[in-house]
Amino acid sequence: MHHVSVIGAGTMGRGIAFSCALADLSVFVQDISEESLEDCKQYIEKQCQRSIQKGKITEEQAKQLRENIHYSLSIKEAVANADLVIEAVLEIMDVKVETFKQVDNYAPKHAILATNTSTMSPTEIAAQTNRPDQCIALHFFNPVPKMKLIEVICGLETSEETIATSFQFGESIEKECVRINEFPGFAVSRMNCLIGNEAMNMVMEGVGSAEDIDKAMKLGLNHPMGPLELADLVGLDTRLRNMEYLYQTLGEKYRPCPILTKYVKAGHLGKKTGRGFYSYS
Ligand SMILES: NC(=O)c1ccc[n+]([C@@H]2O[C@H](COP(=O)([O-])OP(=O)(O)OC[C@H]3O[C@@H](n4cnc5c(N)ncnc54)[C@H](O)[C@@H]3O)[C@@H](O)[C@H]2O)c1
Repeated sequence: MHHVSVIGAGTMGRGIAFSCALADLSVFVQDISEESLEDCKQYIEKQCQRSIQKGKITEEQAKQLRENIHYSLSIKEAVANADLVIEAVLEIMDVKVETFKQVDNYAPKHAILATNTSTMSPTEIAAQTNRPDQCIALHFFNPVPKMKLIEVICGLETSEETIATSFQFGESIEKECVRINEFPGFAVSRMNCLIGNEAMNMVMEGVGSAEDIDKAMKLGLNHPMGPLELADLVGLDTRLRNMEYLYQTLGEKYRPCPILTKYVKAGHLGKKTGRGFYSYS
């Protein structure tokens, strides 16, 4: 595997692009927004500088890493030589399906098509393509360069060859893979969204402040991050979409906390907008 295309240059897409380029894969990043592509370039530069400062890579490697990444507004151009396409657009089924249809049209016949969805059905997305056996979900975690796991989620028609190649890809970029059979929310989001939503309900009920609830989970259960700071990092809009999908598919216990809905309506989307459960300056 040499050529990876990443569709969507947001929080996840840019992290995936960095991790692939670091492993010396050739990466094409595509987005419909010029601003997102520009932000992505700046993110890659920042990650390069940080990695050099920490002694993780040399100046020479950073130069190569930058050269490994290409940017485009055209999906046709971005996937033309892909061995693997990773979709990281918004968590909206119609947007994902439309993206997959286009990618299926333009990517080489052998290419694997993966979605980075946190919750949704890879089978439903794959059914809209002419290669459902080559479709899979590769669920990365935020921030991608730091987080070791990829959940490899097999849809109904995903072939063993596609799964094996996905595991090899994961290893090649120094991630650990787990094999999960498709069910809404997979393993991690299904549990994590519930914990986050309960923490939000506790804030709403006045059980404790965001700071104290997060501290309790970190020191009491050894979680590396509190559920509310994690929700801010994920993006509250993204988290709300995850909750809405899980509520539709798994029922009442996933009903989104009203505070989450209120914050999203107010444009308080967490770290990316400077305000969520915490303020960031
Ligand atoms: N944020 C997280 O912590 C996290 C973790 C794991 C998985 N995910 C999943 O990854 C996916 C992306 O989430 P994100 O947080 O990076 O979102 P984001 O909002 O940060 O970025 C989405 C990007 O997709 C672009 N986009 C929208 N429509 C597009 C299209 N048709 N073609 C190309 N680009 C398009 C947007 O311009 C934006 O740059 C979602 O499915 C989400 O559930 C998110």
